[in-house]
Formats: sequence, structure tokens, C-alpha cells
Amino acid sequence: MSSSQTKATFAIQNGPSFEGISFGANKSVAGEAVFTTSLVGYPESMTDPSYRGQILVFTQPLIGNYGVPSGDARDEFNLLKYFESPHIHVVGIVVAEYAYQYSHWTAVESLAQWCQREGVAAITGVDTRELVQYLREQGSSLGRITLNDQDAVPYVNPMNTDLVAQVTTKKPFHVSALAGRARANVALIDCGVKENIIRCLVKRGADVTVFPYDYRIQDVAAQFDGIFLSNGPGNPEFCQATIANVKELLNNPVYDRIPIFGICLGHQLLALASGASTHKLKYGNRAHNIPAMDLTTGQCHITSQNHGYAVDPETLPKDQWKPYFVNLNDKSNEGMIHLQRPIFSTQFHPEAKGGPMDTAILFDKFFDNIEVYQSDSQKKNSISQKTTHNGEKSQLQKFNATKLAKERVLF
Ligand SMILES: NC(=O)CC[C@H](N)C(=O)O
Repeated sequence: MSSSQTKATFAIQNGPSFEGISFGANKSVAGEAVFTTSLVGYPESMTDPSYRGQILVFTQPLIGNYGVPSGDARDEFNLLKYFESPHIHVVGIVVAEYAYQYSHWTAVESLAQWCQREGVAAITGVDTRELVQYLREQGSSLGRITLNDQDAVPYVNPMNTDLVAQVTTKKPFHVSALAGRARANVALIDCGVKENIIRCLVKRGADVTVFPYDYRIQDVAAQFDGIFLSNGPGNPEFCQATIANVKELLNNPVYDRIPIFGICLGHQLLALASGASTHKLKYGNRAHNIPAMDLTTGQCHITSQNHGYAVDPETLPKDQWKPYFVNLNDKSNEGMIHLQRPIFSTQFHPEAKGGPMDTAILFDKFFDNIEVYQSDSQKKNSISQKTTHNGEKSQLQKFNATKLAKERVLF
């Protein structure tokens, strides 16, 4: 250790402590300690809003070697090219060996510089094998990073707070398909959506309107060809307003042809809205190579995942739903499909960029459902009649997508 380096400690509540060196912000932090076995994708993972409030331990020993790409770079849809959201959401990271030298054609700064700028703590020199063995046996635990010249901060459990409220867009915004390519209008409920999910939709020809997580989506459903429920952080039970809104979509027969697709938290919210339950997993699934079997075909897909909760498949109403995918490692539920309606959801991330793209085909399935719905104009019209009949007047008239913000509204 050189004289310019700051010593740091990573401690687990009621568990072991590890000494190391700080390479991040000059700040002590606390959160839920979780681990990922992904080999690549630290910029994507750290900016994924689903990681809000967590301290992320990387089992890949060398981290930082390809630096950090530009957070300003945009693609042809004006979406962030390299990040999943504009800022880092983990409160801290723990690595075995930080690569002080980085090299990559997209890199504009080092991981250390990025963490310092974003106020994120980072510690290197930790035996992450020993640490992860502990977390695997003990289950996910609270942890904290303390810079040794500072007082330790109290342990906090981010799962006791409404994290989705912190990451959802504050106002609706709109992302358009390329000119001349639009073939569907999709409403996306933003519980902490990743940029690549929006990209997967607009790339296939959707004009996407993104709504705050508690927006009464049933009031505007008439003007959309499909509804998407996003990923997001924390315990799904905190999203009571979203659950109530989705429940109305599920229970009112007027909506019974509208396609719905949910990913990760979106899957859990659909399950809760259907009357099923969720539980916290012992230590969650965070990796890019988790096998999930499609129960309708018997095929196994290698999937990207990042979740701490799971749906209890036996609590799904059997006359309406069947499990769609199952995790071949721990046998947890990985998705569900409606028996009568064009609705399905997955616990894994079919869009995930750091990992395999085996299941991106599920976005095509959503668009197939949308096409069927679009050709059923009678059904679509009955929704607009319902929304006007109620005296709640559809917000269709006053809702003009072209006037909306073009990116997420942070404050
Ligand atoms: N990536 C996600 O959407 C995570 C969902 C939920 N917060 C969980 O941890 O299970």
C-alpha cells in the first residue's frame, strides 16, 4: 500500500470483516451485500436501477480492466449507449483486484474516477471467494464499507424502503421508433427500467411512452397496443399502487385482449396482481449464465439475472396462469404465461446486454401478440368506450406524446 492509498474495511453485520484499499468515493456506506458471478458488464450492472441501495460484490476477480465508457453517448433512439440509466445505483462495490490500468476503445475514464465522481464507495483487496462462500451459506446480509479514517455508518436494509419511488421517472416520457418504422404504441410502466429494455422495444418498431410506476395505466390503456412492466429494485410488495392498477387490467374484461409483458420486478408485480405471492430468496440470482427451462418446449436457455425475490408458482391461480420457465439451478420460478390472454412474464432479463441473447425472442413474441390485438379493432374500441363511460374520461385527448420529455425525468 502506498502512502496515498486509503485503507478501507468491508464488514458484514454479525459476520466477518475484510480489510482492503479504497479506490472509490471518500465515503463510508451501508446497504444490502449481494454478489454477482457475471464476468463482464460492471458499467451495465452498476447503472441498473434494480441494484439501488446494494453493495455489489464481484466474484470475477479482476474488475476495472476495460475502464468505463461514456455516460453521454447516445444511440440512434437517443437512448444511453453504454449505461442502463444515467447514474450508478449501487452504493458500493467490493472487488478482489482492482485493475489500476485500464484499456478499451470505448473507455473515457477509470472505474475509480467514475465511482469518485458518482459518490460510490469501492474497496479492493478483499478475498471475494471467502466472502461469497459466507453469503451463500448465511444468505444475503447487510454490509458496510468503512474508510478507516471515518466513523462507520449504521447498517441499513434498503429492502425496507420504497426504492422504486426513488428510481421511477417523475413524469411520463416518450421514445420514438425510427422515422417510418413505428408499428405499435407501447405503454411502459417504469419501476426502474433499463435503457436496453426500451431499446429492445423501439428497435422492433414500438413508439414507447414511459409512465411513472404508480400512474393509473388503466385510464390510458385505450391508446396503446401493449403494456410493458419493467424491472426495478427492492421488495415487489412496496409497489401497491402499481399492483392495484395492474389488478384492474387483469380483472376488468374490457382489457382482456391487450398484450402485457413483464420482466423481473414486472413479473413479480403481475404475479402479485393475480393474487399469487412472492418471497425473498436466500441470496438471489445474479449472473449471466443461469439455465432456465421453457416449460412449453422443454428447451433450456442461458439467461441473465439480477433478483433477490421470486414468485411462488404454486400460489398462481391455476385456472388463469401456468409457470412458463423454471430455473434449473435452484428450481425457482422464472416466468408465467396466461392461459386465456396474451400476457406473459419472465424473472430473467431477456434483453440483458452483458450476457447471452438466447431469450430476446420473447420481445418478438410480445410484438406477435400486439399484431393480433391491433387487428382486433372491436376490442380496442371497447376500451376507449369504457374509459369514457366511467366519467373518468380517457386521458387520450389531453395526452400528446410529442409534447412529452424525451428521456427519463429524474427530479
Ligand atoms: N431486476 C429486477 O427487476 C429485480 C426485481 C426485484 N427487485 C428483486 O430483487 O427480486
